[in-house]
Amino acid sequence: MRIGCPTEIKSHEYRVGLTPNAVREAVTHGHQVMVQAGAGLGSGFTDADYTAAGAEMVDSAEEIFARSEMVVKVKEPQAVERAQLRAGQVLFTYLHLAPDPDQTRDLLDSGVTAIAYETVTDGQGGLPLLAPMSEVAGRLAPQMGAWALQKANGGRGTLMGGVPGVGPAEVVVIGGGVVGTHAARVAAGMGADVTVLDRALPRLRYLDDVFGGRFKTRYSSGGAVAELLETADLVVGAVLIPGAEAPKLVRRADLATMKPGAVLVDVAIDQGGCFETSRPTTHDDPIYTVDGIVHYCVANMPGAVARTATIALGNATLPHVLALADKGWRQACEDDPNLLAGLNTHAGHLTYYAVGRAQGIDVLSPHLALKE
Ligand SMILES: NC(=O)C1=CN([C@@H]2O[C@H](COP(=O)(O)OP(=O)(O)OC[C@H]3O[C@@H](n4cnc5c(N)ncnc54)[C@H](O)[C@@H]3O)[C@@H](O)[C@H]2O)C=CC1
Ligand SMILES: CC(=O)C(=O)O
Ligand SMILES: [Mg+2]
Repeated sequence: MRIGCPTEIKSHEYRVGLTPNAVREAVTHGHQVMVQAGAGLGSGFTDADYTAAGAEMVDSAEEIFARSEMVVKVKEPQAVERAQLRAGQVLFTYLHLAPDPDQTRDLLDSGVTAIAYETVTDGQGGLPLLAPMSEVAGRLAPQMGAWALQKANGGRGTLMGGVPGVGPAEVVVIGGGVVGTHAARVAAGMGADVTVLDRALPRLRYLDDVFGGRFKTRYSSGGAVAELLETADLVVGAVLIPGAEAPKLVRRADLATMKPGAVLVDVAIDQGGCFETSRPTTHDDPIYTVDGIVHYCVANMPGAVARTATIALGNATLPHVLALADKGWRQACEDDPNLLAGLNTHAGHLTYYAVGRAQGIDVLSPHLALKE
């Protein structure tokens, strides 16, 4: 198969869809791999690294999109990229379609077969291609929150760990999945007083068993969120209903109950955000203030630590890239229901129910799409 990997063009996105090691494996499997010149530089991989791995370096993204049977990326395709996708081509990348009707329409119009990293499943109810980036974003969230808490950034001027004689920051993490667990671990490591909320009692039991003593757990009711907001210095939004738009757990009116200069870090922003006042921001201009509360809502947080993130993502995507290339998308998805769970669009059909519900679009069952 001809596999192509263009340079990411989202603002300050330094990750790349294929590492040189991934290229080497694909080439060993008999595939032809094209990489856009310079695509790996932001992650510390030179063109020479890719050439040594067997890639053909290609000057333009246009040529990659035109010649590839499968395009492997990191972020959702931007408008200029979407215009180059076509029926019969496979796109393997993050999509986050539920809150993004423009992208959904363009992918459907193009006819492309789009498989979303974030909805590929594993046998244990996990999201193995989202998890590595959730680990990264989760660990970054307290770091960014601590920065936003500084006075010069509009924050309250609270130090995460406090000092002897002055108490630590209160950190509330809503959602105790992968992002939430990693955020809580790092915030606790910085010395903050951390509470994690989740709606899944088994998850709270697990967190209590493993981390009891390092942070507290609470069942995520509206009342518990409201109570904790009043004293929070930093709130991390880390909820997910897979593939669906994030539920809004903090409303604008709630901001008035918070301490002026408190910070909201909405990691769930790529699924629309779990705070009503969240809107996507970029690494260029990451924060804004509403009613005295600082918001950090960068939708591609792992791009900030591209070297770590690219390698972590590549470790998770490689087996699927190889399966798609070796067998073709139909056979690969027929053989692996967890990969089929990643299918979001095919030949002009939407094939993911949570996106259909979010946008009021009819959905073709992914199993039927295999026959199209
Ligand atoms: N902004 C960024 O750069 C990045 C964003 N993300 C996003 O972070 C979000 C979280 O991802 P993961 O941690 O991997 O998901 P996950 O599935 O591991 O965890 C989500 C947790 O939210 C819980 N939850 C659902 N509804 C809730 C509610 N009402 N109250 C409290 N908890 C609730 C679930 O029970 C689950 O434990 C996703 O939207 C993901 O796309 C992930 C990586 C990077
Ligand atoms: C998960 C995601 O959207 C990211 O890593 O940017
Ligand atoms: Mg994102």
